[in-house]
Amino acid sequence: MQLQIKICGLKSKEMVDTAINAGADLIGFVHFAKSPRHLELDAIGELINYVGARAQSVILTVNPTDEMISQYDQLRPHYIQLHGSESVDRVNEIKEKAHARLIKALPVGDFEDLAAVGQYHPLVDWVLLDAKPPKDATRPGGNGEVFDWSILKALDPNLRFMLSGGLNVENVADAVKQVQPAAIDVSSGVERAKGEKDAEKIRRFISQATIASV
Ligand SMILES: O=C(O)c1ccccc1N[C@@H]1O[C@H](COP(=O)(O)O)[C@@H](O)[C@H]1O
Repeated sequence: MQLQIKICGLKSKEMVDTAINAGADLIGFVHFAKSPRHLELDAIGELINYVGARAQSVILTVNPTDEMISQYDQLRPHYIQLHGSESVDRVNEIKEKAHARLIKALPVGDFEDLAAVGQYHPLVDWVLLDAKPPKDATRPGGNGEVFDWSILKALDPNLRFMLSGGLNVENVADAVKQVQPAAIDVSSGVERAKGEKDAEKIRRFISQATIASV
């Protein structure tokens, strides 16, 4: 199956067009106030409408309340990305409430962390494997941190996942060839400054990933 590419943390129509025209399959909008990529819900709604059916739209959130889930549903994203410490029970509750499909981010730092992959994988549409945030981090993702991809060799090779964590124009081809993920996700690696996307980096990232995947 063709590699799916998600570009996350977009804040403008111009960058949405850049990502979609370059071949992005999923477009992520961050709803987390501590992030330099944070957008208010009205801005996210406008961008989701702008994406339309050209790509799959994603709202990224961290430990959302029930009220937040219903607010997201009203914006009709294709996916909600849970990037906090949501338990298996909480993911099940959200699954019952939300109309959108779910992506669950899981931090990977060592082999023990892979146990969670087996628990969450049957519940959601994608598990997204990300690096653990640094100790002093103010957010659980979007930190440009890479983890040791060789840990993933211990996963069932039939298990489909999305790889993220510090991917960028320089390392994405190696990541795609070595890890062979079904999908990849990037945020800080295609920015010129924190929270400011770079059109040329987005184009080069998608081109490098696509070439490496065939
Ligand atoms: O991007 C953010 O600011 C963010 C905030 C809170 C949770 C997750 C966030 N980003 C996601 O983290 C991964 C890895 O990002 P990076 O490529 O290493 O910068 C990715 O899924 C982002 O969407």
